[in-house]
Order: sequence, then structure tokens, then C-alpha cells
Amino acid sequence: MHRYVQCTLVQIFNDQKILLGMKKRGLGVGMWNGFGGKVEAGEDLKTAAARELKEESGLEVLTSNLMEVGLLLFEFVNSGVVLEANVFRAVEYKGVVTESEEMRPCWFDIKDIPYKDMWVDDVDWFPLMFKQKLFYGFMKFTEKNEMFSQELKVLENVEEF
Ligand SMILES: CNc1ncnc2c1ncn2[C@@H]1O[C@H](COP(=O)(O)OP(=O)(O)OP(=O)(O)O)[C@@H](O)[C@H]1O
Repeated sequence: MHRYVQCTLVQIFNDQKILLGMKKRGLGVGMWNGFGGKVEAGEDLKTAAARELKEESGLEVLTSNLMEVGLLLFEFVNSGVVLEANVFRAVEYKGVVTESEEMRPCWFDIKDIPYKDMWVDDVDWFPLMFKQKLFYGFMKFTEKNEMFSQELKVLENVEEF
């Protein structure tokens, strides 16, 4: 049995820098990641993405400034959970970067991404995102969060999601 969970992941860009957050609790604790979480009942993806961004980083974004960059499916085979991560980027936002209970934000140069302290799949799709490619991925993880299978492709347009 699979349990399918819709999530969002927002990447904030400022010129050659990206804002990542150190996850302080829960899934992915101890790793740098974009900002996001589970979509709530009745919420559309971009509204959920903007809400999680605000909760975790203090930044506010208009949903019209969230651009789709990729769709990633993470299957945790042990639990049967499949996370559908809808990845967005934004270059326009407002507010002050603020540490939350969940995340400690920090700017990184896109040439100096801390991949060794991130989910192992990130090293494969971050470069696609930096090249402004649209991508689709399906990755499988063991109970120890080790990736053992990966499919990743570049798409021409969002309709291919
Ligand atoms: C397996 N490889 C992975 N690679 C890159 N990113 C990954 C990931 N697996 C999960 N993610 C992201 O991690 C966040 C989890 O969110 P998560 O903290 O569980 O959600 P939410 O804030 O709703 O949690 P609470 O239940 O409220 O604590 C969410 O953005 C999701 O896209």
C-alpha cells in the first residue's frame, strides 16, 4: 500500500545566491534544503508553497511569482510513503529572512552548494534547476534514507508533468 503525500519545495534566488534552510527537526533533520512541506486539505500548490516559505523563512512571495521548475517523487519503500515534491523558484519576494523553529536559513553561492549535507538526490537535480531546465524525477529510498533507484529527466514544458 502506498500513501501519497503532496509537498512543496521553494527555492529562493538572489542573483547568484540561493537561500537554503538547515532543517532543525523532522524529515531531513540536519540537512540543507529549500523551504516547504505538506499541502493542506483544500489548498492549491502555490498557496501551500507560499505559506510554508513564510512559516519557515520569514519571506513572503506572491503566488504569481512562483515558477514551476520540477516535479520529484520520493518513494520511501519501507513505509510505503510517496512524497510528491512540487519544486518552485522565486526571484521576487519580500520580508526579512528569519530563523524559525523548523529551519535556520542561510544564503549560498550557487557555485558553493553544501551537497554533502543535503539529500543525496539534490546533487543531480540542482544543476538542472540552475540551468533553468524543467525536470521530472522518481527516486526510491531505503529505511535508512539511502537512495537505491533514480529516474531523472528534463522536460520541454509543464504539461509533461
Ligand atoms: C528524499 N529526498 C528529498 N530530497 C529533497 N527534498 C526532500 C526530500 N524528501 C523530502 N523533501 C522535502 O522536505 C520537506 C519535508 O517537509 P516536512 O517537514 O515533512 O513537511 P511539513 O513542514 O508539512 O512537516 P510537519 O509535518 O508540519 O512537521 C518537503 O519540502 C519535501 O519536498
